[in-house]
Amino acid sequence: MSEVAVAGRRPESGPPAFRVTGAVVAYDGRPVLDGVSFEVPRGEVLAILGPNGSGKSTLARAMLGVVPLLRGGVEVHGVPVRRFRQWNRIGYVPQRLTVGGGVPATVREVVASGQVARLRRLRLPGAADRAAVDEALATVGLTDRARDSVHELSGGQQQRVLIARALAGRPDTFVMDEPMAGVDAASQRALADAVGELRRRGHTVVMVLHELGPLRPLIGRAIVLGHGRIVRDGVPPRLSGAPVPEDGPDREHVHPHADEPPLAPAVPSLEVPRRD
Ligand SMILES: Nc1ncnc2c1ncn2[C@@H]1O[C@H](COP(=O)(O)OP(=O)(O)OP(=O)(O)O)[C@@H](O)[C@H]1O
Repeated sequence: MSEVAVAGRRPESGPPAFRVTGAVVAYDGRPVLDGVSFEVPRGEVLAILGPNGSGKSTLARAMLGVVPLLRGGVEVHGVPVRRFRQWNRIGYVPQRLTVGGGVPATVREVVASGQVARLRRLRLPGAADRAAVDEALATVGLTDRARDSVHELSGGQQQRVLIARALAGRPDTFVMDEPMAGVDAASQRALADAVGELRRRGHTVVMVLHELGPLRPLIGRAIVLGHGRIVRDGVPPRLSGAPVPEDGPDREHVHPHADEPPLAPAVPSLEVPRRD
């Protein structure tokens, strides 16, 4: 049976999940994205690659409307991002967990916080919501850590918590900002399994990556950024046999993030439910 039949829908139907047109973003007058245009059809698993500082994270955030465009536009599922309201369809996985040091949140609580967009109508979580949290925990292999504090987990496990949090809202479109950065081998496998499951379900997944690594077989298309522009767009280079561009990323290395700038204030922050 084909994946499409399993998923019960046609990934290519309807407007693209994202349409980015001539996007220009500048920080302090310095262009970081310099006229970027592309579409992400529904059901595509897309990697955004490029060297440090090439604008990958900025592009991911611009696609969610949390970084303002100087010029150009972004549409999400056919709607200009400023007018887009179906945020429960979008699962955003930031670069790292930003729970304050003193907040004693359990893994389960953080994962359940991913349902905030769904539960806005002042109703308490029901059995289906709890089941979605269970399923999300199982998908990333953290069922047995559900009651632990997130602060006890390794960086890789915390990354899995972030993915589970995005899954818990049952979105159909994911934007993940370097989900593999600094992640141990076991967590990398768990994350790759989770992305494989999203792909089987026909979901759209956009991932900022430094290297394809274990995700390589799942990536249908890779966009390579260089100096704020798209320098390559196609199937991942080593699968197609195409030459790697000179100014493309160094795929064998995961670069450190020590000098990373602070997140823009508009980036959605993690809401952690209080523990009684
Ligand atoms: N909020 C900000 N304010 C000012 N400059 C920023 C901001 N965010 C990013 N930059 C700068 O914009 C450029 C692109 O950053 P961005 O994080 O988008 O690149 P990246 O390709 O994701 O890099 P990395 O691989 O290091 O994460 C960098 O020079 C960065 O220092």
